[in-house]
Amino acid sequence: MTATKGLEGIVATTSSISSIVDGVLTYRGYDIDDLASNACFEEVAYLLWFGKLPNRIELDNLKQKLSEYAPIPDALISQIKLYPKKLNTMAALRSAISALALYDENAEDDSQEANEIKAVKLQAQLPTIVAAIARIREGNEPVAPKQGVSIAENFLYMLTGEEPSETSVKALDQALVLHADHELNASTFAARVTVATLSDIYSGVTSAIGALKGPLHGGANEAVMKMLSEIGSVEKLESYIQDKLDNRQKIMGFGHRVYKNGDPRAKHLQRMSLELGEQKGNTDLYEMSVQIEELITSQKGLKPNVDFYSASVYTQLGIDRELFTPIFAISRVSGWTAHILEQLSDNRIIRPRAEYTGPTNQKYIPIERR
Ligand SMILES: CC(=O)SCCNC(=O)CCNC(=O)[C@H](O)C(C)(C)COP(=O)(O)OP(=O)(O)OC[C@H]1O[C@@H](n2cnc3c(N)ncnc32)[C@H](O)[C@@H]1OP(=O)(O)O
Ligand SMILES: O=C([O-])CC(=O)C(=O)O
Repeated sequence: MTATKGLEGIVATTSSISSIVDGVLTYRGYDIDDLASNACFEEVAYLLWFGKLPNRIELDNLKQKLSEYAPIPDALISQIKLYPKKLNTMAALRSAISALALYDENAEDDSQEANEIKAVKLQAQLPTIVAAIARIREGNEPVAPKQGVSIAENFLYMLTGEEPSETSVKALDQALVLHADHELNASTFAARVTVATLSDIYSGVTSAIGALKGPLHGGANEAVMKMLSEIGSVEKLESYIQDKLDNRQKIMGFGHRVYKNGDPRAKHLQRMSLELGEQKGNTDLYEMSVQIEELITSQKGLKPNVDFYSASVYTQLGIDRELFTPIFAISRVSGWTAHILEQLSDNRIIRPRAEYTGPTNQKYIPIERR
């Protein structure tokens, strides 16, 4: 038995949800470029869950359900109020989603029908929970979700209590489309491993949130913004990056296990970053990001991944850095739950082997002789 570090190149399951072939990302066979230009996030969620684009009635029904399910239990809001004010928002989200299961009387119903409803509920409630965590940690009361608006609009509204601009809603909606699913990434794998034991969907999503939190995965978008803030201005950029490279430190938002010639989502986020900067009359963050990209690409041959330009996009939408990875989760919960449903539709426990590298032929020594 020989281990492959990080399971690189190992094909661990079949899936008909999303694919990456020759650098092209598709959801259910639709190119991400096509979806990013034309589809709204709710259509994409439907596509991931049910395998086809919804017609008008199906989309309206889904939107209605998402609105209906968006409020969260008062008891959960009371719990979130007990969290320390200084918290990691992904840790808070992980705890809150785990707790959400306690208030769902169907949490342990493992029928496909119940799980499909729970997928839609999780999609509806996760943004409400993130917005509640964000407001409560700042000492504010949560804002109740609005009925009849998109997830992107509702989330921005719940963060501030004010109507977001059309431009902001469109930008966030596109970002949600771009982040919705990504084949067998680490958090999706974690979700599938968890439910493959026939544990429940909330446990699967809780595992996934834990995996997404790490800076080598979804947490990289926050790390990118931290880096941009530390750099501060274009003049300091080159020495900052050079110093990191000389010390063999990773530059967050670059590199990818699967894409070696660039992440197809990054160009959309780059364009959005420029457009939002131009609209605000300040393209500093965009210019800094482009210069970092030039340096890293020329010196290391690494290209930006989805997390790189999303940092400047979210900042220009007025969103705090600590909410970047939770926003990733708001989108990716669609993919996680689609994968959970797929895993359970033809389940086998996921249990690989380990190549043993420890000592052998040891003999027990009584404790007084050690
Ligand atoms: C949504 C997402 O999850 S997208 C990924 C988000 N994560 C990041 O942006 C974090 C930064 N990037 C990375 O850490 C990696 O590129 C990963 C985690 C994305 C992929 O990891 P792996 O496929 O295991 O690649 P690995 O880390 O082995 O990198 C291969 C080589 O490129 C280097 N490298 C990879 N990424 C970077 C980076 N961002 N900065 C500097 N060097 C890098 C590694 O040091 C390694 O060099 P070596 O062979 O000289 O040791
Ligand atoms: O696929 C991966 O390894 C990480 C990634 O880009 C994602 O989850 O969107």
